[in-house]
Amino acid sequence: MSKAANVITDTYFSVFKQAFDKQLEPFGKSVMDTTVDGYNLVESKAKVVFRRKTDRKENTIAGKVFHFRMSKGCHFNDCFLSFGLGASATGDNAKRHVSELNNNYDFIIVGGGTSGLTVANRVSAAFPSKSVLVVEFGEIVHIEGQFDPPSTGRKTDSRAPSGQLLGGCSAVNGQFFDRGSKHDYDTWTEVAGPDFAKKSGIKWDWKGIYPSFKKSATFTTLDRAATKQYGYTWHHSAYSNDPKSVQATLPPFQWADIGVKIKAFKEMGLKAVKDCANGEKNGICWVTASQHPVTAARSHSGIAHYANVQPRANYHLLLKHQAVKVIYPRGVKHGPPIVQVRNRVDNTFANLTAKAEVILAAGALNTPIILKQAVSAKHLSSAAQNIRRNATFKEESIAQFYETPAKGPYTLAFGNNAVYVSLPKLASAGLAWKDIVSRIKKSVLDNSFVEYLPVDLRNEKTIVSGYKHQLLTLAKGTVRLNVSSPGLGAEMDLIMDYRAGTNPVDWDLHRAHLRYLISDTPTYKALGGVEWGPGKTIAKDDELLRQFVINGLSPHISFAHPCCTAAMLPEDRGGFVGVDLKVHGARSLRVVDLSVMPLILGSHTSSTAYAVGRRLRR
Ligand SMILES: Cc1cc2nc3c(=O)[nH]c(=O)nc-3n(C[C@H](O)[C@H](O)[C@H](O)COP(=O)(O)OP(=O)(O)OC[C@H]3O[C@@H](n4cnc5c(N)ncnc54)[C@H](O)[C@@H]3O)c2cc1C
Repeated sequence: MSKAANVITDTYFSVFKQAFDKQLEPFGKSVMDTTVDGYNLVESKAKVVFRRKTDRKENTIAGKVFHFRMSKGCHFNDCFLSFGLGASATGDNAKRHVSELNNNYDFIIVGGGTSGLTVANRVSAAFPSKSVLVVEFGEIVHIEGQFDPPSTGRKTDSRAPSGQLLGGCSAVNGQFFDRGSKHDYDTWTEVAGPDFAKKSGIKWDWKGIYPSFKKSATFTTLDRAATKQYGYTWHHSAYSNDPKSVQATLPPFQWADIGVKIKAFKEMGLKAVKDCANGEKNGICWVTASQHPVTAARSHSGIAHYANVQPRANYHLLLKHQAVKVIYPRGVKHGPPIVQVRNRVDNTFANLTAKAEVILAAGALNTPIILKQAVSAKHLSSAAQNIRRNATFKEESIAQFYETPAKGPYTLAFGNNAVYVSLPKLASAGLAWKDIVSRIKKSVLDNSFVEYLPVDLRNEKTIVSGYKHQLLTLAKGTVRLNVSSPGLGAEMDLIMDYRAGTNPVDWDLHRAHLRYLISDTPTYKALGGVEWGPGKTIAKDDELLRQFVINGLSPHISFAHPCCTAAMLPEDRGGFVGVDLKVHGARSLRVVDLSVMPLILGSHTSSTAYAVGRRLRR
């Protein structure tokens, strides 16, 4: 077979065939070489007909429905994903109607996303005699994520974008796979107070959570030329070595200006850090992407924690069903609760029974909705242009992506370089950071911080107490429930108020950050760099710069990383779950997703969602 963009390569064909054969085994079928449906790909004795992107037909093998997505050429992981998931979906383990389920399950997990599938994989592997059901709102599909070819950048203008499909947000996100710094996780423990974790011995500080990070992703880098060319560095010890796990890698491609940027940041006094994945991330880092090291295809929870581990007899999946609420018919002390689900196709409702436990993993915006009926949840709170412009370049880039191994700009996902700058470092740009810290402290001492909360929450003791303890690090928003809505989990159930900029310190920090970034460096000067904004007059004037920042930011649109809506904090600090992730006061109900973070991180969040998923203890 040729290496043209439309064609799967010889190397992969054999791997691909093995994977297909494995999936076809239960049906007594096997895959053979030939041409199918206009693409020079594969055919099978069982007549596997791949679907073109424009031709969304369902295909059947031995009477079972298979779902395929075949964009130009067969991208190995994409085919594998579609096929693997499709085959599993039609086997015994993925269901689309409650009539296909067991009478009950030991564990019911609500939400087949980043954390939820991690938990399902772990629990079903650790306890083969216990049954696990995942209830997922969406389908098994491949939706083009933000940086999947042939997409060219951000696509969503939703106020709260999220992935509602198997794999959750990990199946659509920007693949920027960084972790927080050790300080981020250490503050989780600090904000909860010294007594919170005492009895359980479960530690959520960096030392406690780091082993879960290590085990949750496998790092591979193949392209030695790129390593040399860009000076990639990493710590292998920060990752595991499990080919079925979530894959992290560094791409073979960087835009030409990367070296210039790094040089300029060094001139600004920042140091290169070998790998920011081990908690030390003060400086310039190469950040991995959550993608396959050879094909550069997205690696996500739906692949690592579902497709790669199926078939597994005790691990079932109910698709296209929305968990509406959890019900305690005899009160919250008598669990596990019943899970009420709605079939999204025929709009019928059913109750599902768990024998051991219900685990909510519907994400930081949806978990609170489900919790609403179970516990008193009144105040769940939270805090290449070129590709686009040049059609030829875009086409070439897509063709490169489908080479084996994958090459070119599309392997870069969201980019792989970041600088993490500490607040004291920002002081070098003229910000009196100590003033900021003392202003926050003062607002706590004189109680004026209460004004930054919504009016009706200012007398809620637990919320005020929680906010007080969080404030030394951050400002936070709220997610509340519209009690007059029907409670079907539609977006109208949520009243989101990001509270961004409510605390004036927010603007000061943004301003300092901007001032820091517009520092003149010899490297940029030598290149004759032209400043686009804000302009010298504005940059020099504190108040003008503050206005520039305010006008330029969108405090009403999240950056797609919501968290902290059912925080792991004591009840008297507005918390919802303990260090064992059990909901305070409710029996056999846990939350295992990013809702439980007590404080937002200085990083993207998917790696933490995987780590949280691995932290479940009996
Ligand atoms: C557009 C976008 C870009 C992002 N970019 C990055 C990035 O580059 N790097 C990074 O690290 N992070 C990124 N993130 C954030 C990161 O992916 C998420 O924070 C993380 O994956 C969330 O994990 P989770 O398990 O908490 O929730 P999710 O992964 O969202 O899982 C929740 C699951 O529950 C399902 N569900 C919801 N409600 C119900 C219900 N009622 N019943 C049944 N099922 C339900 C959903 O369909 C979903 O599958 C991005 C997110 C988005 C949306």
